[in-house]
Amino acid sequence: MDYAVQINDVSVKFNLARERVDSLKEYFVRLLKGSHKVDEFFALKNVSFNIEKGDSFALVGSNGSGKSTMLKVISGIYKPTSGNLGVNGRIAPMIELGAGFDMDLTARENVFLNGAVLGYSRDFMKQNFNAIIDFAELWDFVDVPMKNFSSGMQARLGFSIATLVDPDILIVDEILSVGDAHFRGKCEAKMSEMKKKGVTLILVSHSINQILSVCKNAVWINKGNLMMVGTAEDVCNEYMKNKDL
Ligand SMILES: Nc1ncnc2c1ncn2[C@@H]1O[C@H](COP(=O)(O)OP(=O)(O)OP(=O)(O)O)[C@@H](O)[C@H]1O
Repeated sequence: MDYAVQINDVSVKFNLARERVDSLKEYFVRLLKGSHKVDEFFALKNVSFNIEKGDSFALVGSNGSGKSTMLKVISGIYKPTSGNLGVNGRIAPMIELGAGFDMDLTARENVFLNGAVLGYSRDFMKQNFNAIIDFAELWDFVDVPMKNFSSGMQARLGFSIATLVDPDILIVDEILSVGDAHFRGKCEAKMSEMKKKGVTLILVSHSINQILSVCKNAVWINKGNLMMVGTAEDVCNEYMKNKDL
């Protein structure tokens, strides 16, 4: 089997401060005295699954179940606390609104910044610039600082950049929920065009309808635990039956 992503026994632990520390000085004093208490929290616990090349794969689960954390592990933003993963191909992550943008910079500047972060040359981004702004329909705002953009406008730019740089693996996290109906339609058309070209698609969405129309397979994660892997239909059915877990 040819895999795009292999997740082997991955856990991610966060340390959560147990009490509020109001200043940096107090934080260091407590740290030196060893009195700064933290709770360990596992956002993912021993999760394993594979995503085949060319698959369209969804992550489902309720709020806080660990879906975005898993996308960040796959994109290399977080390192697993234990376990390991294999990623086969060039990834374009489209994660969390604005995560990759500098809000003080304009849309134009952010296209080049994002391109550089994704490892593309300035020339390559120049060649693709018009197509990116065309797809996002943002010509009227191209020289406006992104802090003045709505979440839908940010999502449009993020999606355009991630899809136009021609990735092998496209990661889409919830952006479709903030786009309007017109843009959502465009995104879904773009994703099916990319699927036809053999791009592996990994999607997080709270819309079961959208998952069923876009994805073949899925994984259900609940409170950091893997509950089920299978066809999108089977996994969504099981998730909907047990979503109050
Ligand atoms: N950097 C962090 N530090 C501490 N805890 C974190 C961090 N990132 C995520 N968490 C916690 O890990 C858990 C999983 O979060 P995650 O964002 O992966 O959930 P999610 O399934 O994507 O949720 P949603 O559907 O609400 O987007 C949550 O309880 C969250 O509070």
